Amino acid sequence: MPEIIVDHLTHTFGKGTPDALTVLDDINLTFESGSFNAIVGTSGCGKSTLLKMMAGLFDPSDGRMTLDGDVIRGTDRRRGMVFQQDAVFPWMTVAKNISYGPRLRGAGRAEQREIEAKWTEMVGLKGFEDRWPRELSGGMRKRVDIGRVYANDPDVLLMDEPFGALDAQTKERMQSDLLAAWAQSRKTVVFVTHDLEEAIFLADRIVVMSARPGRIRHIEQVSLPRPRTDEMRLTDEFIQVKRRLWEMLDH
Ligand SMILES: Nc1ncnc2c1ncn2[C@@H]1O[C@H](COP(=O)(O)OP(=O)(O)OP(=O)(O)O)[C@@H](O)[C@H]1O
Repeated sequence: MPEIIVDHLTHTFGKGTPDALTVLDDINLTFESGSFNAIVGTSGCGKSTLLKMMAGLFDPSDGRMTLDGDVIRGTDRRRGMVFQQDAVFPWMTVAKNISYGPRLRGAGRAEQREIEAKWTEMVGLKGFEDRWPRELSGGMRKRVDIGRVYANDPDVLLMDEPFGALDAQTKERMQSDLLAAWAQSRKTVVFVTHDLEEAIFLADRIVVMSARPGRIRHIEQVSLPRPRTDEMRLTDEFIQVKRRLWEMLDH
């Protein structure tokens, strides 16, 4: 099963140079298969760096990460990443954006159609299959991004503040829709955000990082039942968790 283990990971940008900057220091974590994990921490504590290394965009200077026991090295379709900025191709329709990965892998037309139909529906874009990205709102483009990553059927979904640029209402809707899609697929998710409410609403487990160099300060188990509903955001339990986490962050 797709379990990620981060084992004594330390990362120094420019290691061995006068400008060396250690951003992550001895990180040890296990992300269990099928779990929804969030990473929070103040700006610059190394959240994105950790996630990018999980994606295989670059290697840690010390320590290692494994997915099901295999050392993570380089990008791989088992690990899909969604960034804050849109990564949609403006010259492809919604459907073609979504089936881009399978098409690259040589999927036949029938399989592409099936994947397009499934994922446009799952991400709430049914009826928009033939639209161009320029005709979509920011939230809809984000849905295309997520659909495209899901269409590759990764084991692990790595999300770096994917909803950071959206307005509050759209963000809440996107969070609920993401949970609905996740409930069906149960992929292992690692979701980076600086928004505590977002982390609590989405995750089973929240990793709180301290800054400079980034270390694990605390791991919070979120016991809110699933499916999560918007009303839960107003419960005492939710607010207590938010206060506890807020007090832990470096302000
Ligand atoms: N390629 C790089 N070369 C040198 N330093 C880098 C590089 N990428 C990031 N850094 C530095 O590493 C530190 C951590 O950056 P990172 O983007 O991982 O933080 P973050 O916690 O995701 O922050 P934010 O919430 O603001 O996105 C910062 O001080 C940043 O300037």
